[in-house]
Amino acid sequence: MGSAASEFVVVANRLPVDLEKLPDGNTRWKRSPGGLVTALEPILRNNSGAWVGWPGVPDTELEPIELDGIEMHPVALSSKDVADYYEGFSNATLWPLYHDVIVRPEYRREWWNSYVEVNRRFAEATAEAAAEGATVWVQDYQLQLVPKMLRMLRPDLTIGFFLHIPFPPVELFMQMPWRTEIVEGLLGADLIGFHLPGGAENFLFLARRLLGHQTSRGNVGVRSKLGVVQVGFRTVRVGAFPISIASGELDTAARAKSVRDRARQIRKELGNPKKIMLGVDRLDYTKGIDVRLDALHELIAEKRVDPSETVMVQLATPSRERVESYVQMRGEIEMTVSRINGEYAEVGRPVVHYIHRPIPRSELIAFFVAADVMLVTPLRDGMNLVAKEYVACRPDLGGALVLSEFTGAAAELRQAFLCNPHDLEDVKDKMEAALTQDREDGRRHMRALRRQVLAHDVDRWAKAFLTALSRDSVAGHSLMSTDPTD
Ligand SMILES: O=P(O)(O)OC[C@H]1O[C@H](O[C@H]2O[C@H](CO)[C@@H](O)[C@H](O)[C@H]2O)[C@H](O)[C@@H](O)[C@@H]1O
Ligand SMILES: Cc1cn([C@@H]2O[C@H](COP(=O)(O)OP(=O)(O)O)[C@@H](O)[C@H]2O)c(=O)[nH]c1=O
Repeated sequence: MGSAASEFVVVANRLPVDLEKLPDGNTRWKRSPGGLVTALEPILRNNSGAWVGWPGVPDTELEPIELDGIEMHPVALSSKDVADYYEGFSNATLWPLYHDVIVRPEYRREWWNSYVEVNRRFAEATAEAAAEGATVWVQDYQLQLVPKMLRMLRPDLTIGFFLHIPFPPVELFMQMPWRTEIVEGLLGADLIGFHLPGGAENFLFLARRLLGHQTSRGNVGVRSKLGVVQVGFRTVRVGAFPISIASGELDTAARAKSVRDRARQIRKELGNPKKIMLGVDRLDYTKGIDVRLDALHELIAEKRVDPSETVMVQLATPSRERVESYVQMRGEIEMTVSRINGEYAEVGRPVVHYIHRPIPRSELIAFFVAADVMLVTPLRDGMNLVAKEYVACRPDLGGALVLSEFTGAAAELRQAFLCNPHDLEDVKDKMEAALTQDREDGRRHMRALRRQVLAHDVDRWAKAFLTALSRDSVAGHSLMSTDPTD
């Protein structure tokens, strides 16, 4: 064991901050992209602990450093690791496989070898950072082998794992050439968490069918009724813990005068349209940005939306820019934006305002406050925190949420305009309904959505998972015991 001694360690592919190398040779830290960081950063900031992760730039060795009360343990990745482990196996194999093969996953042995190698490096760095008997919480699909590797290095640790993306049905997962290794890797944890019961049930089925383990049968509950896998003498538990946001903080932020003023200014800058529609996403093919653009295009062509009264703003953070499927999708989206503007914009009045760079959170909140209709149309998404953030930012009970049924968030946000992103007519109908909703109906729906989001915040998510994990370590549960979180 190393000299460092943290009682609680989060392990994720990325640190919550990326190191940025400036042109003058200096460096600075900036917030990393994505919902995993949005969710976990406040938890670790409010409870002392360590975070093991990659600092976001290749070929950079850094010493542990404390930032904002979090002890950061950087794991170095070479340019080749980034190409093979991160862009390759994580984002061109696992990401599309776990998101319903929207694009075809590529199975390459050299990428797999790099995935194994880098997972080992993360396990070793974590073994160094964790105190005797510490709790370690491993995050997401990039690190599925870490639980088993870490258990072999440090059997004294309590190990939890949480998957932030969907866990696919067995028919898809069985494509994976290294399927046994991945399931065995995950089973190194004491508790494996998914957003939804469906993911947990898919995993239990695989553990039984693929590895022949004894498992519990029957449904898994939400934050209750965990499933169980018997791995030799060890009992691994499996549950559904839908992630959320710091909803109280966002609610307060959205009420601030400065934010409301900025929201009014945004509307003015957009030419004071009657309706503002908003999309906020990493530029990812899973997010269905093309779907909402196509729907808008057809609604205008069919004269169901008047482009002189309605604008759409699409904020798109750059993501995984060297992965071929992302390069291709970016080209297609930018072409569609140009086509819509080419056909329907007036000079100085685009119909679609498209921004391809990260937007700071304070500005994002003002956009949420300004938007009459929020468009969240992924073809598949583990959760989608943006949908919850929009709701939290509407204490005025204004606005409407169009939400894909294929997001984890749809399981909780039932009062949204739910749509099937594979059915363009349905998306168009729901967009039109959201644009023309009756004010009182809208307020009623938003009140119900807010009740859900404010009651189930990210602290509750972390507490539910970590409570189940700690009971796990002391109670020695078996196949007979399935309900620890009541
Ligand atoms: O690190 P990147 O490759 O730049 O990607 C950013 C993150 O994207 C994914 O986020 C997921 O987690 C969210 C929170 O649970 C969830 O709401 C969303 O549906 C997921 O897509 C990815 O899972 C993270 O590991 C990445 O850091
Ligand atoms: C575009 C944009 C987004 N954010 C923040 O990023 C996360 C996104 O989380 P979500 O679960 O919706 O999806 P992924 O994890 O990316 O798959 C959310 O907290 C956004 O507010 C941001 O800060 N800046 C941006 O420009």
